[in-house]
Amino acid sequence: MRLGTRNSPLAMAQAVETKARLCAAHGWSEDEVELVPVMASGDKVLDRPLSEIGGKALWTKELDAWLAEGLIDASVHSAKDVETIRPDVFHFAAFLPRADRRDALVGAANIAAIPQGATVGTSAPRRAAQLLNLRPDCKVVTFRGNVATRLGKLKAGEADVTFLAAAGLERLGQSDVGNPLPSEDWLPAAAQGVIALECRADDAEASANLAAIGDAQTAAELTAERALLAALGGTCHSPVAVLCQGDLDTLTMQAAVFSPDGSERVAGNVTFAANDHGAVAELARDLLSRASIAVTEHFTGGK
Ligand SMILES: NCc1[nH]cc(CCC(=O)O)c1CC(=O)O
Repeated sequence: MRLGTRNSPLAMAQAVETKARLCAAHGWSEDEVELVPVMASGDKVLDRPLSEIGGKALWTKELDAWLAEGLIDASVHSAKDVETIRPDVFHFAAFLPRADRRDALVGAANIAAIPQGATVGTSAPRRAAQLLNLRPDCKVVTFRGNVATRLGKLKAGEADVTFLAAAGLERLGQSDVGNPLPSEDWLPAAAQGVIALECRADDAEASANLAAIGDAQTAAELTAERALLAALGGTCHSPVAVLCQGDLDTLTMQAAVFSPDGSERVAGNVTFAANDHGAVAELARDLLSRASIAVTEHFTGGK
């Protein structure tokens, strides 16, 4: 089986984990799974925020082309980076068991401990808005690049603190870096900590092989979180934070939308039957109905 992956160290770690799970589940030898690194357009331009580069599908475009053409049998994605609406020709065959979904704060013990007026490096609208909502005294500077690049910028003094996904640090063997933020104070991104495996919708063999390593609880949470993004009409550039947890029958979702400058935060939560996303769509409508134009202009679901 040929697994396509981005070539960043984090993406490669995710692909190696996927390969190990496939080999264990099917009794395959190492050489029965080939990792195929593919350079993504999002990895080429590093000096501007993604929202400015503007193009959609920055992380998936090249992998999608390789998958559609049959050069690979499956794509390994950080689920967080996959657009809400996917081409019909692809199929999410599995989501691996979710890793730590929290953001880790690097450079301070917690949000309250960030020094007054500190500079915060991030290019994620959700992280910037959520931080400014709690700490309007802070200043946000654009921070892009892979995990090592961002930690290097922090060390070089380009910012006082930054955020990184705990899952990413864990997968790179760097869980000693940073302090995970508790969900009472800070909500993560939709799909954070989840590895998504996609194949061609008409490839029954790849689909079955991948499904064997999928996790049902992760799939339930992830599809609900993506349903919220779809109902809001948000993208990965929209300031939205969401946390969904529970069991296979009942899930609880906490969600918040922000104005980019953090001055406005609209939050809500809902408990619902895991297979019924009607309540999620209702939560999305409720959040947008309570938000001002400064928030709703970043979502199409309100219109
Ligand atoms: N936007 C980049 C990205 N996409 C997924 C992860 C982390 C791994 C994950 O969420 O599974 C990261 C790095 C980060 O946010 O620090």
